[in-house]
Amino acid sequence: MIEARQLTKRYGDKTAVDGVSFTVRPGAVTGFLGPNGAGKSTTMRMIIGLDAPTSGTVTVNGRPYARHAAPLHEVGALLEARSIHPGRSAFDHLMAVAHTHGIPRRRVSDVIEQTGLQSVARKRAGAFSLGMGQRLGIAAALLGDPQTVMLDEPVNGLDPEGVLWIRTLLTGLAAEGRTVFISSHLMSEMALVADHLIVVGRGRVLADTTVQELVLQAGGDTVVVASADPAELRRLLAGPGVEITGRPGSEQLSVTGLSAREIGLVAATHGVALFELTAKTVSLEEAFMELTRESVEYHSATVPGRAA
Ligand SMILES: Nc1ncnc2c1ncn2[C@@H]1O[C@H](COP(=O)(O)OP(=O)(O)OP(=O)(O)O)[C@@H](O)[C@H]1O
Repeated sequence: MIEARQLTKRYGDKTAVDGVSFTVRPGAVTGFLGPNGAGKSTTMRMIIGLDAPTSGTVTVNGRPYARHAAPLHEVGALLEARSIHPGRSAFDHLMAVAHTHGIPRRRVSDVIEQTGLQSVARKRAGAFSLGMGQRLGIAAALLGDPQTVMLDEPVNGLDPEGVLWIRTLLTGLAAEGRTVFISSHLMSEMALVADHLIVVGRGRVLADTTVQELVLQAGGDTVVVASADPAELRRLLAGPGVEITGRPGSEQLSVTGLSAREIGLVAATHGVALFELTAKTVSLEEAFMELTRESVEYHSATVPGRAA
């Protein structure tokens, strides 16, 4: 369990993390999303004590990271800046980490197997591909058999087989009851793997919700329906939990709270002809863009010929 309370980090007059509060619970994969510069890495660094908060607190399993007697058993983390001696083999790197943290030698073989590094374990880490380096970072994070696993952009550099592997790994760790906290810019991947999402923008929490809720809030359950008699259809569809909007004089209505199937059946039962019946699907990517539009720090230049 990770608990942040009013967590704030300032660098000079730049507020990287601005009064953030959230709880990352065990037994689930929680995705940490936000545009570039939103404060994700800074938050993750504070979680494992690599940066000190300007104010506020963050605890792991009830205590600040540094106050744990064996922190690698509490949190296994992969952050962007890795410090692996390029001349050392993966095996030697993991042995060195295990040795300095009192972790038994057999864990090294366990994590090498778990991360699929067997065939390259004796090779120099400096010669590793991005994907292999990523696997080695994850192996080091898992070495202490931690209750909480925190990975910054774990999918970076992985090929499709690697992406599938990490998906299975993360959901497996959560199923074992561990706390899994991962940041990523790959929305399609997050939609597949995350049970819960924390979205930040300009150092603040914008959403703390499930993938489904976020998509729903972005209009993911809207059905567009056009008919010859929109006023009559509006009357027929009205009910608890149903919201209907439409421009005066337009044949088209936007309906939330009913499925396309339900609307089609009501219209057919009452002999109202429909010209259009479209369930509007919103991807997590679209929901994310909508939510963070105001918070994007680094906008791309407008593509010529396209509206901004
Ligand atoms: N050591 C530092 N000194 C000054 N400013 C910093 C420092 N570290 C981060 N920042 C600033 O704090 C803000 C948050 O940065 P952070 O790296 O946490 O964002 P992020 O969400 O991880 O971004 P990305 O998705 O690009 O990795 C940015 O504006 C960044 O420039």
